[in-house]
Amino acid sequence: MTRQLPRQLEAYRDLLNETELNQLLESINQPLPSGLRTNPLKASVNAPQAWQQQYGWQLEQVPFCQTGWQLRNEVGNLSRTVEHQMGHYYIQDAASMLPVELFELQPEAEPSVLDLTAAPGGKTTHIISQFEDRGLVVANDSNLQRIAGLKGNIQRWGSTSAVITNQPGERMGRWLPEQFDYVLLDAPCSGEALRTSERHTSRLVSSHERNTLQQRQIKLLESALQAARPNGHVVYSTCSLAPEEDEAVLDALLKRYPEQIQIMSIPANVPIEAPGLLAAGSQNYDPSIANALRLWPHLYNTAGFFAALIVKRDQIATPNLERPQQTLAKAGYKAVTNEEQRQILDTLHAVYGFDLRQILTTKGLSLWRNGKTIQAIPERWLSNFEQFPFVSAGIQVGKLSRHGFQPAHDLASRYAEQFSQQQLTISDQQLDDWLARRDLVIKTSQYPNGSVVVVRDQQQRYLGLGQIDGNSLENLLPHWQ
Ligand SMILES: C[S@@+](CC[C@H](N)C(=O)[O-])C[C@H]1O[C@@H](n2cnc3c(N)ncnc32)[C@H](O)[C@@H]1O
Repeated sequence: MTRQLPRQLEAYRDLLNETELNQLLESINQPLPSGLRTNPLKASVNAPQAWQQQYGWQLEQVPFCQTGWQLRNEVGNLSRTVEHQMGHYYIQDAASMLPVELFELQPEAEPSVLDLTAAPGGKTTHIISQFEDRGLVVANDSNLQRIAGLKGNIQRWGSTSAVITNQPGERMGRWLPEQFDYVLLDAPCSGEALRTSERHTSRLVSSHERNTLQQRQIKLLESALQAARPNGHVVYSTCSLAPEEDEAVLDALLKRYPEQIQIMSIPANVPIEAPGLLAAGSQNYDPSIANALRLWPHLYNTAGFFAALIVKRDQIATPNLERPQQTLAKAGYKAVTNEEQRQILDTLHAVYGFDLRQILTTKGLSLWRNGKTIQAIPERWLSNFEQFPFVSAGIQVGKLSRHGFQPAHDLASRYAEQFSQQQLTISDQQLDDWLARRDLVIKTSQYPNGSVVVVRDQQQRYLGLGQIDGNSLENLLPHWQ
């Protein structure tokens, strides 16, 4: 007699043997362990050990992600720590750490990377780590409401190499053909991850919705392939295990471009066994799809996930589509003058002990002014993607007004160790108020009124910038904190 399965699992009955089906059933009722991924731009390799001691976390490394950790104990809200607010880690389910691990950085490379559907930026922050914040990362999303979250997460991560665009992903490949060494398509999907969590609730997906999603996924993947350079790598991923959104999408593109694309076997740094399906229902798929990763929830104690690494062997004929254009001047930017640049570099050096000049040179950034805001923008973006509209680019450096130059939290947070002067230490009792963005009462005669200081706690952790105003320390933490 056929046994009764939860309705959302019915479609999976024939894809697994009896033992696997039992394991799956058992796993989906287990609570999903919390996960976090550390930020190598800010956190040292020993940071997870220190957090274990400080916060009582029991951390276990994710087998396919060196910077990824799962919690073995229940510890409540992971976002309430200093380190989270300062961008030392990103809270992420372990399964979502899989796709970016499929990209391998060549030594000395300065890659150009496109994250086609990026918001809220979980995978973009991972890309930035994986590529050591080198080269250029274009993070795109068509949904303007979700762009604010993406921007906040990239700022918190401290990246200098990221540019955010707000465009329909389907067109990016025709607007920017063969421009990128790596392209991630973490596609919009039904979210049928089988194991429910706060973010993924279980629901039934109609065949009409599934079909609409599949058509969009195919169009987006075609665009991702167009945007990749010959020999470029494209990762396709979803947080759904429905074969229609996974293997079937790859199969459609393999049929369209049999000579130009190939599904690659998984790199050695991802030591997991989770092959893609060769058939589902009446559909047979291309045999190379076995190289994809179908992460069933019971395999590694994660939510369900799917990812495949595709190499673009050869050019794809791409119809020309005229790009949207916006000059920097129209977007409100003008290059800083030599005098302004000197003032910014000198203040950072003399007051904070920080050498911005060297960072501009090594990272290929130039300074631009938008009103009072000074932004360091990747020159590579300006030269290769001239006049392509963007939401934000590079890193905020500070504000310049007739009162002088004031550094930005984004810069000070990213390079906190190098901001070696103009420090103020607050007490442990003041910490919660400060992190809640409240001003503090302080007694110090160390700095003149109006000074902007680097605030640290008793453990010397960077906590943001503050401005001295009599007996008050004005809290300059940005509102996205
Ligand atoms: C699965 S989510 C991406 C999650 C993200 N990669 C992360 O790790 O944080 C899919 C995203 O695709 C975006 N999206 C949906 N349709 C799109 C389209 N046609 N072009 C670009 N982005 C699209 C959605 O707004 C959503 O943010």
